[in-house]
Amino acid sequence: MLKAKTGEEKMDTLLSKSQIPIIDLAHCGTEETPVKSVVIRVASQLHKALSDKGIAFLVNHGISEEKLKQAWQHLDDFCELPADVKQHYIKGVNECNGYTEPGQELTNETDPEPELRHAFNICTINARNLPEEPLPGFSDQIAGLAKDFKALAGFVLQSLAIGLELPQSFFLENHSRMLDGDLDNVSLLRLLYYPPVVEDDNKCEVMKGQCKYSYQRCASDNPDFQFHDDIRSEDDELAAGNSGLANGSKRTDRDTFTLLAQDSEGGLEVKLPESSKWKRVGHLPGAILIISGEILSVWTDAKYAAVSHRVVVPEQESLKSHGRHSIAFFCHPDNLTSISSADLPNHSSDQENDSKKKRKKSFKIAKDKVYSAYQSIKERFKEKNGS
Ligand SMILES: O=C(O)CCC(=O)C(=O)O
Ligand SMILES: [Fe+2]
Repeated sequence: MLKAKTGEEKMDTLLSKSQIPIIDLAHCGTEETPVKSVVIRVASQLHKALSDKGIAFLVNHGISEEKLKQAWQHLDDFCELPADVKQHYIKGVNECNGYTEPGQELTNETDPEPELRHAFNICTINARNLPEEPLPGFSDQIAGLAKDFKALAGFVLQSLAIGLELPQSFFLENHSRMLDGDLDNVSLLRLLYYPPVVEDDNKCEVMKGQCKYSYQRCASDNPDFQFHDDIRSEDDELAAGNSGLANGSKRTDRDTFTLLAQDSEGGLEVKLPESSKWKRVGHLPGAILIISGEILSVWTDAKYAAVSHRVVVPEQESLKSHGRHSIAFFCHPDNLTSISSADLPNHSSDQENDSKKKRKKSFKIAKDKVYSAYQSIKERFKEKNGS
């Protein structure tokens, strides 16, 4: 029987308004031998999606929901281990692999606030620090999933190259060391768990009295926002006295792109290119969201803009009271790759040139950030290798 809509189900999202491209990867073959006609179609759909929106949902991508759910179950089991066991897997400050507990990470450098979420990073497949002994099966399943994401990223990289009229292997060759370890490439798979929102301030273990919103899971200090439409602009947030929060929590990823799976509608918002409004993405079960990152923006001379995104505490009670899981694969080029838009053929249409101009400002910011990030990776590499 059809169920009547409740107030909670009425939320408008990019997905419900058909404002987010959905790209079907069925029958695409394997990363090594992709089916040519499928790659060509995907390439043109990706090119359009990333030029217009910077994001798209990928469906029939070959990573089953079952596998994603198993990984989230493993993460839940890990989070429930006694603190002294978890301690062995804590990620050190300069390390890439390992676990960070709620409060250990900060949202960003300019206006840092603690991330109230559990995160487990895998940057090296077969990393010694995967918890096999306390959790039999964890290591094999998560390593398998990391390989699946790497293969999917490999397929996307080939499609991106074709969409930009580059040789098919152009990006793939520059991402040849994904998951070989952060000395060579800082790509990583991150399992994430955002615990349910706690209403009572005293129960907020990490930041008593200071929990605000976005990436934070305590409700009591939430700004009093109602989701009247699917949008809140930065101006709305300033008017509500939330400027620090809005700016502090927004972020673009410093990678080529991010592949993101979520287990539920849980507050993921994006700012689409040339928009100052946050929009709720919506949840398409089993789909993987691709989010264009800063490196791709620099590489494509801002043809593909890096997309700001954040996770806010959902306003619906039913969503707040559930934890949220996600899995992010951050796809980075090999550390020594130099990123230059001169690699791309230069024949943008007038329309593309217009929208490129509009993005120039955010592009400049991205470029500064990317180059400094790259510099630091290179310096660290040099230090460790004595060259
Ligand atoms: O959990 C999510 O949905 C987003 C995570 C994310 O964007 C990040 O860690 O950079
Ligand atoms: Fe991100």
